Amino acid sequence: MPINPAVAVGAELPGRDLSWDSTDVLLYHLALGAGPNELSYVYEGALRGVLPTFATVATTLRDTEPPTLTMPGIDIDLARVVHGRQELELHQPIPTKGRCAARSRIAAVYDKGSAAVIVTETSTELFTSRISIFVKGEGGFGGERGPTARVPVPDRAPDAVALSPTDARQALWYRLCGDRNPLHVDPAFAAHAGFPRPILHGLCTYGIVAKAAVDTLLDGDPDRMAGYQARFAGVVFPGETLRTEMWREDGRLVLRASVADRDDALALSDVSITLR
Ligand SMILES: CCCCCCC[C@@H](O)CC(=O)SCCNC(=O)CCNC(=O)[C@H](O)C(C)(C)COP(=O)(O)OP(=O)(O)OC[C@H]1O[C@@H](n2cnc3c(N)ncnc32)[C@H](O)[C@@H]1OP(=O)(O)O
Repeated sequence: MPINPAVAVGAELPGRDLSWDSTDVLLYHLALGAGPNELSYVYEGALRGVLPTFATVATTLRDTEPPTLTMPGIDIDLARVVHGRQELELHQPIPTKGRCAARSRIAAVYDKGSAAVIVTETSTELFTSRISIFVKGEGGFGGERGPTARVPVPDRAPDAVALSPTDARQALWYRLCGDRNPLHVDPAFAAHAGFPRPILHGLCTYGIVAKAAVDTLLDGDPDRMAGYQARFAGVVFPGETLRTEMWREDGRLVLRASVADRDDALALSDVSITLR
């Protein structure tokens, strides 16, 4: 069986020693589409901080091989998975240059009927990251269905809306931050996985939406983010424009992101950013 929850759940994954410097941070900001008029993202002399979603690439920065889903109790073809949800808890602002140790484990395996969801958790002194991988066709093993983390948007017009155009080359840049999944570059692999063409990394969309919130409602100060969760509700193709709607609530922002040039097809749902 490709997933054996009895072996998988709780299993420790190899630890990693992470290190990064301003080159990695600037490359990450560029990979989210930061441009020449945004010196606080692209110039070390003007940086106001590191977008905390950098945590999602800090663990894989130097990877040059595609990610694998071969872990204790799990052996799955990469073509069958998409990133389903992402959660970050930010214990401290991320420094421009840093070093820390990361420990990872398989936190849960859920049975969604037609699909399985595998949750891995990575902890460091700076952040905790939870990745949910959605595995098509691997449900039905009699496991727990797991929680449904819903974040409803308020029943009123958004307090702010931002448009973020992506570039046709966005995924080609983003993959250099350590996710070399061919799904994002190779048309043949994308077709094999059931997509008409390569799709954008979910974590690229996740970072773009965080940047939109920081720029629009947080005065450009990335260190105000204390936590961030989102569900990847639909695919984004490189070159499309994201529309991020934002609502202020007590101690947090609630967001929703859609593809403006594809009838506002939902891209990120159940999104919240908790604030310091
Ligand atoms: C370890 C390292 C590994 C690295 C892996 C590789 C990482 C990257 O390279 C890969 C990527 O970046 S992929 C790009 C980003 N992701 C996407 O584009 C996915 C977009 N979403 C979809 O296609 C569908 O929503 C889809 C397909 C996700 C779900 O749609 P449906 O099948 O229609 O599901 P639905 O009927 O709505 O729901 C069934 C049950 O599943 C739960 N669920 C739905 N979407 C979920 C999601 N995104 N994440 C987690 N759970 C999800 C539903 O809640 C439901 O369960 P329940 O009834 O218990 O609530």
